[in-house]
Amino acid sequence: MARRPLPRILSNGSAQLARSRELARTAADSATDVLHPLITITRGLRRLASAGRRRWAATPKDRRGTLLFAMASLVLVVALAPYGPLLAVVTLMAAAAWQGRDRTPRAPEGPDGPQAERLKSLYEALVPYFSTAEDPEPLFAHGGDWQKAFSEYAFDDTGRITELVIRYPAYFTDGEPESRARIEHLLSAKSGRGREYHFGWDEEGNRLTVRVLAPLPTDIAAQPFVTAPGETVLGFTDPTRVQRTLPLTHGAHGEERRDVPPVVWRTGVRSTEPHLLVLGQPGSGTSTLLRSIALQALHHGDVVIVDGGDTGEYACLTGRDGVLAVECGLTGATTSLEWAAHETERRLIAANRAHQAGDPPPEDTRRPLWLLLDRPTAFTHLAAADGRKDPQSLLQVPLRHGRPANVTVVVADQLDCFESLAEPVRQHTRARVVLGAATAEQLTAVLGAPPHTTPVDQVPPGRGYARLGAGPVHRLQVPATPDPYDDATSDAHRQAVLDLLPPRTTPADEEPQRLEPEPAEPVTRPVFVSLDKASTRKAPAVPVAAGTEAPAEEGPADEVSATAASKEPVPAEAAVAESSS
Ligand SMILES: Nc1ncnc2c1ncn2[C@@H]1O[C@H](COP(=O)(O)OP(=O)(O)OP(=O)(O)O)[C@@H](O)[C@H]1O
Repeated sequence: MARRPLPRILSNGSAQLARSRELARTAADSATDVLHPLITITRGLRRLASAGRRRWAATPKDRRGTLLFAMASLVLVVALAPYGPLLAVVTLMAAAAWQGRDRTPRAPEGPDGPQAERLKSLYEALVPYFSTAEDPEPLFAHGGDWQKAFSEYAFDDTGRITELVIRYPAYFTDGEPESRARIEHLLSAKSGRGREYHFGWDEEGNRLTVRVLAPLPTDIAAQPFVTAPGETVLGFTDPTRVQRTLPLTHGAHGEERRDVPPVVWRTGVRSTEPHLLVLGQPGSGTSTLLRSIALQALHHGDVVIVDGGDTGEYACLTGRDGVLAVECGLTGATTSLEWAAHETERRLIAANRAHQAGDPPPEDTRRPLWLLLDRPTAFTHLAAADGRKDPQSLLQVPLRHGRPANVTVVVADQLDCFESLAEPVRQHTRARVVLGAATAEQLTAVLGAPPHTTPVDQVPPGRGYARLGAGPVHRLQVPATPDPYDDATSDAHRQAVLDLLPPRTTPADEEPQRLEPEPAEPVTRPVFVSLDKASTRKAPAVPVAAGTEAPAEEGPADEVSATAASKEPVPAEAAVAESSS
């Protein structure tokens, strides 16, 4: 059957639409210019008519007859006088043009007194940084002309600078981060602290643009985000660097709708940043971000949570469909992570066999598996004190080989524990988030690049910066996703989180095998038990600590199965070698 080509508007619709919009805008501008006198006269006639109406209404009824008679006489005289009608029309048009003129007061040219004073003091403060003794014609000199250096400026209602374009001499070392940082620090201090500034360095044109950034919205609560599978919303940012927006509800009760630019992190086999590291000061919202990620991950995948903080902040997820484990103890954490390492290897081997047989990857290797670790360094200290294996060491396989196996690792910890994180964690987490107050040095150390905005001292919880791989550093506000079991949580936020939780498939009191007191003996080999919820979707078996008896009602005891027992772990290196052969 012959195919008809798509109409042009559908094939290159967006370019054509943009062109049409541009044409329409130009035509409208030209028409406004041409019709400007007509518009002014019409506006004037309207004003004259309404003035006449007001006058008529204000005239007492007994005098209206006299007024009417005077007007009729005037009309008669004008009509009978030579050129009378013509002169009357010209006079009326002139009066209408005068009445219809644009009366909005013109903005004063240039800054007023205090504003000029502010700009001058800023100029003087910059002199030592932007001048040298050898410069014969310095752009910056004490007592010099600030207007030559500041080509554009804008102020807010309180008289503080909101935008400034600074020309600087070509010899200023704008390629050196230290030189930039000195200028940025000075400008943010002199222009008013407590606000966030964006600095745009145009190295080619020797221009620095300083802009005050509006605070990011803090009233966005957890909600279903419109994203594709494999996309996770970390939070929201400025519209300057992100083109895409998400339709969101916000406000105390989700009563308003708005499109907001998100920071979207892509995971899975094609991701270039398959694992995430979140760092922050205590109370900055790292657990909240993990909870937000877990709720999104549960749409398409399974989740294992390891909570070194042991504050019960993930209790709401226990027993939910897709949540394979919520571990708060060292033994449980170790067992789960051992299982996760074996599961990664199993997936790699299964996918490799399928590749070799020319089949698509098996279904049970494709469902995303998420390992979410909150404060794993707490377990590192415990394990060291107990002479046991550091659970972080078990992350090596999921981190190195997780991407093709659809295994994603998210680690959250405190900023000052950065050095205590295991080398593979620091090496393989190319997506990074820093929440809460942090110095420029800390941000650069974690993100690998300084943000283009000034960090502020006081930030709301969930505020920070995100960087995906080698991309730009984004400001970030995490959606409020509080612990619904926390008394301090507002009803609206509690309900928002509860609405996103998957149904309970395992009663909460059947879960504690993973939360039970730890056995005296360290676990060396995990035993796998298939829980109903895992087996129904052909998800991997869930680990139970060796030496811990599975409760009778937990699942078929005979499912502590030969298959599972026979799943002797294959080293990841072997699996990878096999897959590449
Ligand atoms: N994005 C956010 N919006 C609103 N409130 C938030 C946000 N993130 C965190 N909070 C609030 O801040 C408080 C601390 O959050 P959270 O427990 O997630 O921080 P944390 O970094 O994990 O702290 P800790 O290390 O002490 O557990 C909580 O009351 C939480 O509800």
